[in-house]
Amino acid sequence: MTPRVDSEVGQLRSVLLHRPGNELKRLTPRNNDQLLFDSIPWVDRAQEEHDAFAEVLRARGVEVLLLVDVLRETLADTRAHAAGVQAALDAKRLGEALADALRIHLSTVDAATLTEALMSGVTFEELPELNAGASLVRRMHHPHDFAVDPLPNLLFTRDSSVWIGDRVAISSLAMPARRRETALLDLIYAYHPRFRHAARAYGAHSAPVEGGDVMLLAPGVLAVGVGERTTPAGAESLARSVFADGLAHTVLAVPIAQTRATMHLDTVCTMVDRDAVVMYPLARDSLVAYPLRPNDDGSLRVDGPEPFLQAAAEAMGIEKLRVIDTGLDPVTAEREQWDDGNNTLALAPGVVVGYERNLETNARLADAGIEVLPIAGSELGSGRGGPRCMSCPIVRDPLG
Ligand SMILES: NC(=[NH2+])NCCC[C@H](N)C(=O)O
Repeated sequence: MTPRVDSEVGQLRSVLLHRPGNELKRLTPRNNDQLLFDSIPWVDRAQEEHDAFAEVLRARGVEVLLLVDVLRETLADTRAHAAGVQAALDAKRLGEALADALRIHLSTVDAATLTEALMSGVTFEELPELNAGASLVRRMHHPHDFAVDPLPNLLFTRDSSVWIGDRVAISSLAMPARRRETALLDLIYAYHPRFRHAARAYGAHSAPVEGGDVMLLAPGVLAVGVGERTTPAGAESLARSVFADGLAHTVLAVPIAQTRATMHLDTVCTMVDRDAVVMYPLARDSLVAYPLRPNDDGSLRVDGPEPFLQAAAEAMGIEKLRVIDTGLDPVTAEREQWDDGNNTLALAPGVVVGYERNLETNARLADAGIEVLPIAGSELGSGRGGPRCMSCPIVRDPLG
């Protein structure tokens, strides 16, 4: 199956997920805010919930790739292994001597051990006896401080890379807690046998764009949320890149409130059918879009702002984008938005996975003829992400 995704809702064939692992065990009440979790997840239960999520996808014929396997297979390549070691080291934190010693040590470990170190991090206490001589850094750090940071947000594979047509864009993630994810995805797409021939769109070293903000409304039409994570410069360079590669004719830049509850566009709106979105009611009338299109001479044309729904329908060439809003009562709507009610993953047109707890949202989707496959997410959701955030589609059938 050659990677290719040109819509949000075409039959899903292959997807990259991350089964949460020991990196979640690093979360404490002292570091959870900085690591972008709202509480301390019960890890075993989160894994059970995630296994059930993966099973729902497999039962619908979707191939599920797990990040831990893909990364381990990647690191079996010696060049990838060396680059992986490099990606673990922060010489500014460790000092040259300790960084060098850790480099020498990690160079000798096998791919599975390096995978674990890269995902779960390493505390000073866990550092093996390294031949670094006397280390002030080691003496002065608390044993529980991280020598290599853990990456609990790997769970949200949506954000770190995104397929647009037959190209992959590796995100440049905005928050310090997630920056190192970029390096891991970069390695996977450079060295994994399945992906190393994939063409790239946009660059990991450009201005921030996160996958949760990127929505393939229809072939050739992208919406890009601009807010807490994706910057105006990020949206602009993504647009230039997809125009240059002929992957899109219109990019809608959509400002979203810069708050925790709406960190990505997909927290307020996801597609559930080829012409329908589920949307937070407050966003329905307030979202606007700046349509970007290429001029004949290759320069960028910026229009708007216009109401989002109108701009989207026009770019998609349909009369109207149907909106299923998540409940009329503002308190319920706000609660279910927070619990990722708007963050559904489409497996096919009109078939979506959603968190079971969002009863009203799911009932409204069902009323509108959408099949909702409910999953438990009490623990998974503690990082503020739903089924769309937790999945990076790699192959979808074209919309016939
Ligand atoms: N596509 C999404 N909405 N992703 C949610 C990411 C949540 C994650 N804790 C973060 O703050 O980065």
